[in-house]
Amino acid sequence: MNIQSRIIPVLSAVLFLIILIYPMLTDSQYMLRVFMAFLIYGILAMGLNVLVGMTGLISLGQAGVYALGAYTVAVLGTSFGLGMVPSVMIAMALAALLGVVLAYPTVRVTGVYFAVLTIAFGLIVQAVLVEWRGLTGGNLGLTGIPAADFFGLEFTGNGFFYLVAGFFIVVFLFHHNIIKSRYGRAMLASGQSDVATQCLGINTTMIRVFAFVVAAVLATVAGALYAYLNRYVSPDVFSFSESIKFLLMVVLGGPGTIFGPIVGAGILNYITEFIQGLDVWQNFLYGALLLFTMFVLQRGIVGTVEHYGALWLRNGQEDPAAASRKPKVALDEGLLTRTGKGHFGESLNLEDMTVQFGGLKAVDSVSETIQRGTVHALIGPNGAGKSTLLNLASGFYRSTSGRAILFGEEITNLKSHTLSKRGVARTFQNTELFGEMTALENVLVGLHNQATATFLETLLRLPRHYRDEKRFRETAQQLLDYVDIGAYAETKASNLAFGHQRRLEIARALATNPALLLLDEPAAGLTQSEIGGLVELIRDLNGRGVTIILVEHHVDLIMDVSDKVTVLDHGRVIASGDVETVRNDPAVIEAYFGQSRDEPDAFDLSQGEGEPT
Ligand SMILES: Nc1ncnc2c1ncn2[C@@H]1O[C@H](COP(=O)(O)OP(=O)(O)OP(=O)(O)O)[C@@H](O)[C@H]1O
Repeated sequence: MNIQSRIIPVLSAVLFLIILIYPMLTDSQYMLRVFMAFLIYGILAMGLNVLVGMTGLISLGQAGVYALGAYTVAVLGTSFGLGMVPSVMIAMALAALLGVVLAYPTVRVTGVYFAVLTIAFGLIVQAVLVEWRGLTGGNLGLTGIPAADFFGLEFTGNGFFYLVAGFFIVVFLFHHNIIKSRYGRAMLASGQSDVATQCLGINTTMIRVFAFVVAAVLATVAGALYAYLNRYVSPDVFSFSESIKFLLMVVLGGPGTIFGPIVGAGILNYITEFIQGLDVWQNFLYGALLLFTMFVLQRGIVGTVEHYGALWLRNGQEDPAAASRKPKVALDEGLLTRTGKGHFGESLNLEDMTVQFGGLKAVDSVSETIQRGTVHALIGPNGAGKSTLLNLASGFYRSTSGRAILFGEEITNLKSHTLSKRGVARTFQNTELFGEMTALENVLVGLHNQATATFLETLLRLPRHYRDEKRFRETAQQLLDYVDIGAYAETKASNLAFGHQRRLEIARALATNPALLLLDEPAAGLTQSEIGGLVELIRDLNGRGVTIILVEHHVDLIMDVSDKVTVLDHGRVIASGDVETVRNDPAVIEAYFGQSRDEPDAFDLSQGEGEPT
């Protein structure tokens, strides 16, 4: 148990205690209302944190969803006499539906485009609130919203306070249990490298839709509680600047942290109360705070405290470099169970595959068979189509024509997250690590699909969730030990040395229990001794039966480990066979030296070594 997981329960208990005794601490109805507003904002901010803090998608239209909750219960209460339970349930269902309909096409566009789309949504909602007078009361809004009730039993005074507090505590636990779970890790990973997350068998579109829906549903709950608190709703409360305020709660408090959105909601709630009536200055303050956070406090308040706290705690601990000189740990036999050990036959079969980009055939009618349990090198001059073939085999590119068969089953044009489940794993030419996550967490993301606990079991923290997590951590540590970077388990991936980053990518790929491992230039950027270590690692993996496709320029490495070499040139296979056959093949010599013997990045077959580019 690390220090963070010890502090969180203590702070949570203190927070719950403060909330529960708050009505006893003040006589002022006004202060009680302000505190309830804080709890309501907290609910919304925790939802937004799942979207913004975890997946990195910036929403600037959350006031629109907040309005949906408020107006749904207002309309259902005033026009149809519906009580709180059905009204809130209808509002949540509407938000979930809207979330899915809106999110599915939009979450594929990330970054600024997504933010612009959410701004548009918020503006449209506000326009509808003003213009659809018959339903919403237009600029005047809706008054006379009935009190919150539980099937006729009304919540007034402290009763309503404890209703809001109850919602807050349930949402807090939900928020915590999502963030501190494999789903939270998957969200965090998808925000840092979409392609790598997909390669680990995670459908990033679904993960983002899920985060969007969580944010929408919780904003709706907050909106509904706001309507019951105020008993009156009007469009000016759901303006664009309100959306900025909500976003600010998350980024100022600490995106992706447990307490960040609550701290942010508290600060913004009390500041807003403090400077009420100073309309222009309110927006000025939001803008200034946003700039301050972006430039000075990028991790937000809680994130910054956590960061420096972790640095301080790490001071004086064992030097990872010294620790890494511990003897290498053998990999548990039970970990790589889908390999070809003891099996023979074909692993991957490409039949007449072509990939065309406009007029360019990057892969041109390639037919090749990768035998089980072998290391199959793919070489060729720059631009020959090696990476394209790898992207094809791992589901990132679609073929223009041809078929791909994996272990006897057709996999043509399956997406990468599906291919991962079928046993295909890969590393990247330019490493695609989750830089802000630790080495251990990177590998844990790779274990995502090996969980036995269902979503509900994870949410309710049933025993199976804990068993999974314990097993995951042991396996992840073992994989890190296996690739010799076990001492760096708690180091942020972006802080690892380059050679260690390459090894971490391999450990993460192994976490998916692959049968076929695609290594895209694993030796690029490594020193000679690191390449020696890589040769050992590839041999060991191969000895365990993992089939490996290796795209490489380093001849030494290829010669040392390959059973078969396929040479590509201009997208076509020009030679295929064992190393000796290929190196003496006239077409290969022509491809490498025919164009220009001085080509600096030519694959130097005659020297038996050389590192291009
Ligand atoms: N997404 C793409 N869109 C358009 N053209 C592409 C795309 N991906 C690759 N290509 C082109 O396809 C050809 C093959 O590229 P590819 O990256 O597969 O070569 P490579 O053999 O891996 O080269 P290198 O050794 O330099 O990585 C190149 O001409 C490249 O410009």
